[in-house]
Amino acid sequence: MTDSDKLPGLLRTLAYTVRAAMRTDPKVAAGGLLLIPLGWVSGTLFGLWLKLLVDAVVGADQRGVIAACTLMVVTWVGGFMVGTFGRRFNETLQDKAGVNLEHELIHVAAGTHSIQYLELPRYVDRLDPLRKEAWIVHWTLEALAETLGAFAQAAFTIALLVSIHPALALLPAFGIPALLAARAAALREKRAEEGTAAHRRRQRHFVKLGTDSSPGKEIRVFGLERELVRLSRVEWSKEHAIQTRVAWKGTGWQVATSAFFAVGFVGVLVLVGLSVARGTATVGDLALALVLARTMSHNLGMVVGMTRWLVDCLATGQRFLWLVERGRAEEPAATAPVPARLKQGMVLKNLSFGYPGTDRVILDDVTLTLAAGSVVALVGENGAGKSTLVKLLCGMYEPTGGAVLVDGTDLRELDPREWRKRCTGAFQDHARLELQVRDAVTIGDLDRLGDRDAAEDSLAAAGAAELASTLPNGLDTQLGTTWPGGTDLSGGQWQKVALARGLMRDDPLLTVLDEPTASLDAQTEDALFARYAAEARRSRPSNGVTLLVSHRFSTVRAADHIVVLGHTGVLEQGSHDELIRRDGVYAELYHLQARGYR
Ligand SMILES: Nc1ncnc2c1ncn2[C@@H]1O[C@H](COP(=O)(O)OP(=O)(O)OP(=O)(O)O)[C@@H](O)[C@H]1O
Repeated sequence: MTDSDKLPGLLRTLAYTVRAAMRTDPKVAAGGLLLIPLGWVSGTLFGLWLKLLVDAVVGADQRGVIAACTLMVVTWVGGFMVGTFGRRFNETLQDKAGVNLEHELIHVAAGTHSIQYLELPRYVDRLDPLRKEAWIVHWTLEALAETLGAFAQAAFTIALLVSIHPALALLPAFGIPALLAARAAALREKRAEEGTAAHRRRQRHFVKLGTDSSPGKEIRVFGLERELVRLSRVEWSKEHAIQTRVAWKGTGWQVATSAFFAVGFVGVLVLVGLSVARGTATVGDLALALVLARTMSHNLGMVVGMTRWLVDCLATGQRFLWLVERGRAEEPAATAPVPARLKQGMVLKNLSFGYPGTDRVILDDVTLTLAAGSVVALVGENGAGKSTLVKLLCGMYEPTGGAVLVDGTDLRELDPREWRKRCTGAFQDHARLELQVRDAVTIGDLDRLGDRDAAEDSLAAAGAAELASTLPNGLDTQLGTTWPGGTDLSGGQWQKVALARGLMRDDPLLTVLDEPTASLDAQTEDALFARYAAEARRSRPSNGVTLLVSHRFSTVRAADHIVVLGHTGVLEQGSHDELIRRDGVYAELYHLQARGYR
């Protein structure tokens, strides 16, 4: 585990969460923190009023009886009111803080410059539970208020016990093992949850495969429903075995520590009983000691329960804060300005790369020039590293060796946000944004979000000029069948929407088209790419680079420069004619595909 993988401490997480709640609504947060503990303490006052009542009854003091009863009613109503108002405050706070935290989660998960938090298993396992449990974090303040209340009640109870007999101060010591056991159990459970996250994700993946429409055809053709159930059960069993073991261990400790407390409880009764018999304590004291010792067991149970709840909330908060801090650590220190226009282009200089946490070298000492204003095609067998190269060019990962230079400046020195603003593209695993068609397209250039003309132009440029007219509400059609009036698109149509989105930015320095046309037929892809190439060569002010990744050689031949990537490095590069003349790998694959089309 590296330093950056370490979770922040519990206290730091608590401070962060309290600050976040205070920022959300300081009055409501402070109200909850104050009133809930008051509600708790009022419960213990009952024991005191009971002692007064018993002593007044034994001493035949009528005014004392009425006073004690009045105090009981006032404490009861008052305690109920402050507790209820405090909880109401907390519920209001949870609503507001919950949505804020979820927004912060989107902000940090989608805003970190590196994409590793969404791709690398050890980070995905940490992020995955957070996606479903971000709301637990906003319970922290309520858990803190309840924990403070439980502690305040326990402290008040101890003070009253000491007032009867100083030795009774020892009673809580019998409860300390239970507290420690609860804390350890909560941490063990969280660790187990993190340790089993991969099994849980896989189990849910199999359920999703069995219930989603897109894999539905293959599942039926291959008759996979029993196999999916089996695979899901295997993963569930692994997760369940670990979690059950941890839960039973916690239960064992809980029983043992409760028995230890029972010994202390009996000791209180013996001590105060003997004092009453000797005449050094009153019957009221015995009644009070009985009530307090009983509430003490309940109090400590509550202190244990509430502490556990708080630690539980904080354990989720730790992951949340870890992600926030990772996001902050990635805040760009780089400030070199992004050029308005490329003069030389982009150069990969002795670039090497392996994914963090893995030993495999994906790119090894690659040197390559993507000239300004040129259209470069990248071809190579599956897994050669084409998409990896695209991610490096977009600054989503940093090279492990060498550099990506933009007009001679290391990409790491450029502000990544400014660099991304000048990149655009479409990807093989494009997002199916379930918005209205025009928004799904124009979101590619936020300054023109919703602009109908821009949406029409981009769709036309992506070869989908007719798409809107085939949809029930034209450009206003809601995409996605799970929404009211929503429509689904074919795979090729979704791809064209993604392409149109990628064509929204007017003057990018880098356009990456990473197999965005895999669902389209060869002629459509050829026509589209010819259009991009013409567009890119049209003397754009930015003089940007266009990089096309494709497996179709008929398409890539239109590029100015073709790079054939093999495992870890460049095998060949040059124009189509040069590579054909060389009669190497490219020529062989090109002729092979050309024969296939004949
Ligand atoms: N996030 C990741 N973590 C670890 N390894 C990865 C990750 N993404 C890709 N790889 C590995 O890097 C290698 C190159 O993958 P990449 O997606 O760049 O290949 P590609 O040339 O684009 O392949 P294809 O033509 O099939 O799309 C593959 O072996 C893949 O397993």
